[in-house]
Amino acid sequence: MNHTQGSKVSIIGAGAVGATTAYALLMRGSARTVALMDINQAKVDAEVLDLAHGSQFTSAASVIGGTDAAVCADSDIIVFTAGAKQKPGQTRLQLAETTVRLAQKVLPDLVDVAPNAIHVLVTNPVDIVTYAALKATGLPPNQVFGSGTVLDSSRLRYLVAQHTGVAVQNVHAYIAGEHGDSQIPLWSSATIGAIPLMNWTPLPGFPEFDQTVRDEIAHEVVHSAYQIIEGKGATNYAIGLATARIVEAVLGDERRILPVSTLATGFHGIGEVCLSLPSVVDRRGCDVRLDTPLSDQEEAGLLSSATTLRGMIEQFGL
Ligand SMILES: O=P(O)(O)OC[C@H]1O[C@](O)(COP(=O)(O)O)[C@@H](O)[C@@H]1O
Repeated sequence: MNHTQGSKVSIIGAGAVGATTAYALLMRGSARTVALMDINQAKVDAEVLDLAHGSQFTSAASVIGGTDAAVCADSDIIVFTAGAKQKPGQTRLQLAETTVRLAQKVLPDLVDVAPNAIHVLVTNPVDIVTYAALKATGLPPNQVFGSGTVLDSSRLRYLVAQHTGVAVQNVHAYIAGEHGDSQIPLWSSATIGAIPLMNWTPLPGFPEFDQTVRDEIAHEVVHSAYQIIEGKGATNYAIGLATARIVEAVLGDERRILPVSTLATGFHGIGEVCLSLPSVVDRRGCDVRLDTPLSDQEEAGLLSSATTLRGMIEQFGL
């Protein structure tokens, strides 16, 4: 049986990320039913209609939408992309607080209508929203995880591919920790094909891949979102594709390794935080993290990222 048969994916939030994720799911034939839910009736109806008008050109799937949680009934996966809009004068922290409260309000109703759904949180600050979602739903940790650094890792792989002149699919490298400024590139375990990236010999016509290049790439991965937001107000395509890929790993029971954000209890004695590490994603969601070897510097960076996240959790009183 094709894993998409009978599968239903609901997306909460019909903004740029939610609508683009729906589009990616339809384009890739990832699910049989895609449901969109948003508080804005006119917006959700318009997005559903626009997506449905393209049905002739995608594999068989239906698109439905509404403002009530009922539209998400019996979902296999719920993707949370809804967020508060930034008000004039509002700080990033205040915005984050409003978003966390929104997730806490909406999620229990979704658990009522789809108790077995796997929840994939995408809204930023994603590690904090994922932690809040775990608490608000009371679901087991395998059933609730965040898109985490899947997107950052794809940005990293793209840049490494550009600098080394190989296909991006042959670059195997992860960003771990916070989906945010304290994230850590795991250079010590990165490979191109089977070759450790730290031992990479440049291909003819391509420059050295040294510490300076690595630092420039790591800086660009962290800052590229700011650059995109400056240019067009939001990032949507790459996160939409990354989320579709996560959804497929769940629906297809793929046991795919992805750096999603999961609950780490007592992480190096830090207490409970949600952060990203390369992990196994399957039909149960995600409850196995790989024991990825870390250099001393990476371990220290990850620890500091976890401390940053724990501080945010405490700030929000979660
Ligand atoms: O470089 P290799 O070993 O040929 O692997 C290529 C494969 O790795 C992938 O890029 C997945 O890589 P990861 O396991 O690092 O996520 C596939 O998309 C691709 O088919």
